[in-house]
Amino acid sequence: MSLEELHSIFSVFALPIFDLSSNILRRTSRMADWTECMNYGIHIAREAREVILHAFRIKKAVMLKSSPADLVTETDQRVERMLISAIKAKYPHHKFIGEESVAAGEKLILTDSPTWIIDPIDGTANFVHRFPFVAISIAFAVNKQTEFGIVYSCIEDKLYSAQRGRGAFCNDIPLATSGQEDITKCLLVTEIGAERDQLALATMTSNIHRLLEIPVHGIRAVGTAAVDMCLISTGGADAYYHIGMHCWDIAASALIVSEAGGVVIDTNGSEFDMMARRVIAASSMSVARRIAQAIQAFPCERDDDPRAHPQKAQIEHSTDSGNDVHKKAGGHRRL
Ligand SMILES: O=P(O)(O)OC(CO)CO
Ligand SMILES: [Mg+2]
Ligand SMILES: [Mg+2]
Repeated sequence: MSLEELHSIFSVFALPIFDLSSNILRRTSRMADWTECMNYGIHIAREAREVILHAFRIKKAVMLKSSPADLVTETDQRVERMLISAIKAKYPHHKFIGEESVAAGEKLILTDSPTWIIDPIDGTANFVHRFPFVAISIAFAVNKQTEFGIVYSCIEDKLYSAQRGRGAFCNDIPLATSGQEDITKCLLVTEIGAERDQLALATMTSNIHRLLEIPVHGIRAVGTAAVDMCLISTGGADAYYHIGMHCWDIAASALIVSEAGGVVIDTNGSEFDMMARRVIAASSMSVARRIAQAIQAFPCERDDDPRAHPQKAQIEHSTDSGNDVHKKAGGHRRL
């Protein structure tokens, strides 16, 4: 067979085959599969839970951040370091937004790069008091879109997870929201956040008043936004709302709620934006919109506003069964 004949056969058959495979390659890179990363995230969350369970039972050194109710412990910091160093060792090019790294002065910037958004202990006040709801929250975003979310409710040993487009699970059991459409039949969840200024307190209490007046069946607060929102994904509650949480509190559970068939919107009724610090997660759009109509927001800086998160002088404060010892040490104040 001459070279020319070979060439004509190649151009008829080989080129379409090459085109087909390059199309598949292009499509695969558009729909990158982050399952391996998610499984690794679950693996390290299980290891971090052991650290939290051990520390849960013993005396803790507690420090203050933005307010007398915004607590942090050495375990929060240790667990965040542990998670980030484990991820860096496996995925050296990935980026991070971690609650305690930001508190320590790191910039909060969400780029298009693969980014792990970490709350090492969601529910630190619960952790300090041994109120048994504390969670590890890990979201993973690419092109600013959350690809998977992991919320590990450590004491209950409930591991919630969701991957975009693939459903939500708790300990491998598929989740579904209640689907409730009638606000008067809803059990709501919210949080009493760490804000203690007059405007935030007045808005928060008047929002509770307005919702109870509708009336709704009840309003609960578990002490961890991540678990609160996961309760919507199980159908155990019908809607969650809050103003003032950060991206690390809600990014993972927002995907878990959506993947369980719920809706997640801004408290002003617009599209959810994990940096805006306003969220309604609900069993149905009609319930979400009714809550948006009833509540008011107080102004709070976006998470990605460069003026947000100024490094706070932390206060060391050591607690042991209510006997608090204040001392200043190296720029920290301990409880
Ligand atoms: O304990 P953390 O991480 O500060 O989070 C709180 C936010 O107030 C509960 O979700
Ligand atoms: Mg938190
Ligand atoms: Mg936290």
